[in-house]
Amino acid sequence: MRLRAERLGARRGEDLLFSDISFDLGSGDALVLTGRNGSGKSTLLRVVAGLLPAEAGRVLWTGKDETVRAGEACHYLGHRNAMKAELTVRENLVFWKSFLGDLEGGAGMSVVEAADRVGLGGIAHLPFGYLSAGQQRRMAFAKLLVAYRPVWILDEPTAALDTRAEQTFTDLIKQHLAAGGMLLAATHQPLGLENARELRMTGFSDLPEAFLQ
Ligand SMILES: Nc1ncnc2c1ncn2[C@@H]1O[C@H](COP(=O)(O)OP(=O)(O)OP(=O)(O)O)[C@@H](O)[C@H]1O
Repeated sequence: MRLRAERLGARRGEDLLFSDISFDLGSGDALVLTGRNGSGKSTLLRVVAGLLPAEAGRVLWTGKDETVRAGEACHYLGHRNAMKAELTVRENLVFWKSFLGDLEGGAGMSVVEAADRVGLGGIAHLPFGYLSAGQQRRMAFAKLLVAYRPVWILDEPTAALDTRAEQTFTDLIKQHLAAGGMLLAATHQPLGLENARELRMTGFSDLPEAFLQ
């Protein structure tokens, strides 16, 4: 699997947020987006995940012999956790596991194992809405484990997490990369990945007017 972004540009409202961004991710690669608030990190992630249209350029997802749709190739974890508050942890994960399914070539974990891996095994019977902010984030991460996707696109994945949970997430990301997966993440906190590349988003708002024309 390869993920290639070619000369991407995106606009929100009237503003051009970035242009000419290219990168190429293959097996085991990690790219971390950094930059100040509002520089366009979330926007870039959403464009790559196919959730927002690009103003310019294109994103190519290539499987063994063919193009794959973004929704089949990646997990996208945004600021929100995409879980139903009134369903239990287990019910939410069972839903996502059957809804997403596995991309060919890999297999997601069982719901029980995924809940255990993020430290929620003991409270899988509780409604999602009862969990603390950090527990909810852990649970959102368990969603990545129950269905196989080679590319993980994560927006501020460690927000609201304690140090131990941060370490758990880092370990899970490292295992994903070691197994040939890929990571594209936006973060203000270091993720503790030794071999990650960094793409620093600067935005255009600090540039003189002449640069924008
Ligand atoms: N729907 C929208 N219409 C107009 N402008 C928008 C819209 N959504 C986002 N923006 C603007 O786009 C810019 C980039 O937002 P984005 O969320 O991509 O930044 P970010 O780098 O992820 O920021 P942060 O570090 O705060 O998460 C911001 O200035 C934001 O106000």
